[in-house]
Amino acid sequence: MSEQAVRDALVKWGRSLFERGLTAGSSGNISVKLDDGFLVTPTNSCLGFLEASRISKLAPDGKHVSGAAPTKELPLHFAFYEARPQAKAVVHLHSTYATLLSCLADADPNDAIPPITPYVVMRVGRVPIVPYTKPGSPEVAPYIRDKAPEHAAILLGNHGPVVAGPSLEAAVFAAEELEETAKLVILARGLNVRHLPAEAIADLNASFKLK
Ligand SMILES: O=C(O)[C@@H](O)C(=O)COP(=O)(O)O
Ligand SMILES: [Zn+2]
Repeated sequence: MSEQAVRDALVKWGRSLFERGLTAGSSGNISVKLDDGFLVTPTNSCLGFLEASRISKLAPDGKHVSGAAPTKELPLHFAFYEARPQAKAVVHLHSTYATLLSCLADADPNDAIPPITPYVVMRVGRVPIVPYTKPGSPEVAPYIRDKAPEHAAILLGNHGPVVAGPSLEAAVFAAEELEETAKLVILARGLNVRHLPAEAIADLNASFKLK
């Protein structure tokens, strides 16, 4: 994929996420790893109105090369790329239900999304919650480096979801599936929900494991 095609894809997916209410205002940020660096959404930009030519380009060491000033969440994105070499894109949103789950005092910090349907097992996997850190703070990095080798999706405590994928499209789809499942989990609170059996989960992981 050419750099221009990646820029166009960022504009397209940003608009799609925003128009469907998966992140609001200027919340959220997206990055994509290139052969010669990274493309990242500008800080304070609305994902619904990205401009391809203003998307920030960074060198492989994170130095700003061109475009508008990058998202303040570079420590978050780089911690994912560092700990998860197979990651080619990282998507952070403030989608409603996943963010609500990140704020619940009784959510399981090791496994916030129970395996209730096959698609969440296939696309998202187990989702830990890391402690709250100030948005943009490098203090988030050690928490992400600790979890990202084993987890493609993480909830930032009292903040929202962040998901890595082997492509921009895969990361977006996983972020969407995380949001849909978080919604089911919240709606099902107090109901007697059946989880998938361990054998079914093992079978799904063997058949469809995402990177
Ligand atoms: O919640 C925040 O402040 C950030 O994590 C965020 O979502 C938007 O920050 P920028 O990408 O720097 O606009
Ligand atoms: Zn945020």
